[in-house]
Amino acid sequence: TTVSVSASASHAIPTTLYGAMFEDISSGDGGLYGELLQNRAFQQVTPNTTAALNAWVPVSDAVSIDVIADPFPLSAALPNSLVLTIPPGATGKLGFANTGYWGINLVENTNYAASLYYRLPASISNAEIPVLRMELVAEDGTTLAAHITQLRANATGWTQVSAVLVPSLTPPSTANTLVFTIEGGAVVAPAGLQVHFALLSLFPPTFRGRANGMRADIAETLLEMRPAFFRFPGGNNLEGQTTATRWQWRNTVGPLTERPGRVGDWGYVNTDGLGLLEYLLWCEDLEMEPFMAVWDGYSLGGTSVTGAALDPFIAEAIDQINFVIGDPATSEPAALRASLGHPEPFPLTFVEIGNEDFVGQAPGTYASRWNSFVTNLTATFPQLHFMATSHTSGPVLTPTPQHYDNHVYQTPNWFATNSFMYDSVPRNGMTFFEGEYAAISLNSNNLFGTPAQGRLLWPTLASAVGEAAFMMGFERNADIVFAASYAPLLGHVNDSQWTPNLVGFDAGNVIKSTSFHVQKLFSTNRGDEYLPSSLPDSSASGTLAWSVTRWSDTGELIIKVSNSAASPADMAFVLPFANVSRAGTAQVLTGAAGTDSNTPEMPELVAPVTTVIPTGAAFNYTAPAVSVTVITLTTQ
Ligand SMILES: O=S(=O)(O)O[C@H]1C[C@H](O)[C@@H](O)[C@@H]1CO
Repeated sequence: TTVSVSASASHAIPTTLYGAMFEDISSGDGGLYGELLQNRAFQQVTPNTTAALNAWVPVSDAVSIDVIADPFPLSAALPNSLVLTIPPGATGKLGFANTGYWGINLVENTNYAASLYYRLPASISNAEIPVLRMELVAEDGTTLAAHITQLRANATGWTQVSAVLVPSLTPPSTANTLVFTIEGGAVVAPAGLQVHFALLSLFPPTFRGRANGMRADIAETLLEMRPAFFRFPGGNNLEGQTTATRWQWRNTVGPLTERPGRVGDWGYVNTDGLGLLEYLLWCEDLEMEPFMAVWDGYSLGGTSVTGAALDPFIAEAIDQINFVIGDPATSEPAALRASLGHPEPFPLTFVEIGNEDFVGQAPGTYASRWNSFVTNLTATFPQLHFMATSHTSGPVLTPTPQHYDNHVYQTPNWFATNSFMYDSVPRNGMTFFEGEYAAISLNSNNLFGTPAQGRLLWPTLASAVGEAAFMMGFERNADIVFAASYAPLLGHVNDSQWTPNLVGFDAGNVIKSTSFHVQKLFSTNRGDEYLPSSLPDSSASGTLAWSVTRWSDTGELIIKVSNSAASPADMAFVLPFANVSRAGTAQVLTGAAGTDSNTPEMPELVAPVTTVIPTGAAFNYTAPAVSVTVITLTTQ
């Protein structure tokens, strides 16, 4: 296959082309968000049930623990507490432990910030003041770190205890616990003792040391991709099953004692410790543009709010946007932002109206809801761009959307043979965000089924190669495709609501998938202008796709190639430049079989290999079977 490249660019490659889509889908709590204790504040649980004690276990047969609706709650937002009941005369270590999110990763000589609130139902005599011990304990019972606190005899009001725990050694597994105990025996009140506990937390060092921040290893992995934007808070998890359980920005900002948490859309409680300000600071740290969604009246249970009933939610969206970009002098949400330490507005251009309003009953009311939101939001924020989430094929929306967020989940082969999807889209001013795409199944007749029905647990090499071919289409059509992101971004290996995910993780490991490597290769070798070249075979039998871009300032050329065939592809490149470097760099992602995946057992089975290849004004390159290659060379 000969590829002749044009010397003049046809269009720019937008800086926003490659980014990340995020929602809490076993990805925020227990993942990107740094909190190590699961169910830390007993949010949104039914008191006096076993489920309310999720991730909490007693550490002595003598004691009992129970989650109650506290008569004197820590806060209105956090009404529940854990009551430790120690019977008279009990001896030994008496208390309870948290088992984390399928473990707690601990590293020696590292500072772990523990914190809790306690209160005594009644004062006790000074002779009986119990000692509270907090310990990091390994699977075999070894104490890795300990801190003791004298409880105050008259602490009938909520009292916070904070401590830094430093493990003396790195335990052999992540099956570690944080243990809270009170020494039994003489010091325990003769009549026994009850202690109430609330908002118990353990944080490792966070990414960039941010308070209430992100888990560093996951954050560093996402930084590697250099995503240009970050879409949040969803995805389905924006929507709620009902209006009442929608994502509400105000419940996700301010002190953790003021965040009630919510029953998320993926079957578990979101602490909302990862909230709007944390998302925005995260965008700031990774130099990503926020692509922020506002709730638009539709809930996944099928209800729509329309007409005048929508007004309070439009006001809520205006407040949410003002929290991001408003002037503290004139806007209460902006003043709240300033009071939380960020007086300057955050950059914001794109606001998404809802999520996937092409499912269920949403399309029937989206035209009206879109009109209500966009009419009002445009009046208040004329500089913002709004993205529609219904299908471009309908319903007809007014005002006409400037942007649509398209989603596609398909088979690896579908992606390998649909890289021309945007070539035939009319150029009428409308531009597109390919906000969710991924090869998720080998079964085109049941894409969203179970692994037994063809669903992929992990991205495969064939997934990544197919997705790369599809992404060539983004670059060739970057005059109308301004952003794209794989979805979902993250998934907990021990508890995922969705597979495959771009990055898998468990308590102690991060697994970079084959598709992650493609996202990283494209995002870190983007170029800023597209050079037309001979077109790949756009037919269903096409197995070779490529894209040529350039950095206009340096003249550096980037040639991306995807070969989904089971045999190598001989290529000849013809470049119309005088001083093409005689040697270029080739980063090649390939493997033994298209079915290869990176898994917890073999996290680096498939990884890019960088080599130097001969290049020049005309050079040959053989793309290995089932491979993605990024060639970079200079032209001046
Ligand atoms: O069940 S789906 O609608 O396919 O869920 C998908 C689409 C939705 O936007 C996102 O939250 C989710 C996984 O990325």
